Amino acid sequence: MLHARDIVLANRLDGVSAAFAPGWITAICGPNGAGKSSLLSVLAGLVTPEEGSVAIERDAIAAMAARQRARTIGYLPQSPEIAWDVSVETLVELGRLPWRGGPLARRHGDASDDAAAIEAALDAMELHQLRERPLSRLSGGERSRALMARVLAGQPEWILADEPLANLDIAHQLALLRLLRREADAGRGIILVMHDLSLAMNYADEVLVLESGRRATMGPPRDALSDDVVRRVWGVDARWHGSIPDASLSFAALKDDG
Ligand SMILES: Nc1ncnc2c1ncn2[C@@H]1O[C@H](COP(=O)(O)OP(=O)(O)OP(=O)(O)O)[C@@H](O)[C@H]1O
Repeated sequence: MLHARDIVLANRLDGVSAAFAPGWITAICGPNGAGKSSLLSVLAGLVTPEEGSVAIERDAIAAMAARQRARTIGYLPQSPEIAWDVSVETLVELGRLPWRGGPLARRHGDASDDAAAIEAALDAMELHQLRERPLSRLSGGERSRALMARVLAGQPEWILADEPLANLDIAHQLALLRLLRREADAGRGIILVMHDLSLAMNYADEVLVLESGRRATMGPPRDALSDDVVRRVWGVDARWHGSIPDASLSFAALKDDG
């Protein structure tokens, strides 16, 4: 389990506690400014909270060496900055950096492991045709897929992604969610910041709802995104119409009647 305990971050998070399970997809939802990105960066160990702690099982992430943390947690920020205009393939290769060198490299990260992980990530994000293309010549969605491929190439135990679906067309959104489901089934913990409540309802195992820096609720999607919660937290009058058998997505799952 990944435990966040009583996280306080000035004006951003106000005593948030939550436990995230490996093998599950957990969605973090909430209005703009609720603290979703802030919480994700604290969970990833990139921002140190003023109070509270984050631990994976008994290991405090603040005490982990940078390399160990990078092997354990793959983090996709909301608006990643890319310093160099490298090719897609080079970007994805950078995802293997935590496995190069260091005492565990022989056991976990020889060259053939690197190559296999890179090919699998390019494959998963359908990037083979674009592998030599510089990032500056990609569309927004292609760039997002390349950045996700970098995370996948690192084969982390936990994937923490901030709005990974935002730039993707619906087919690629569903493909990524199916892929993340397979990663979860393989035992990885998946934590996604998501705005699309229909997708969270359809694909998450658990939903954490944040409101003004606090935990509003956490639980199975039908409870955490109940009509009452959506009305109270988002101020939207919405109805869940249930999932449609054999459909990848129930389009009108959450309908605003306002
Ligand atoms: N680096 C920062 N320093 C101080 N305050 C920040 C910083 N980043 C964000 N904030 C503020 O903290 C609050 C939470 O921001 P955060 O980005 O975590 O929200 P969010 O739920 O991810 O929002 P969104 O849905 O708009 O992406 C907001 O009021 C925001 O203005």
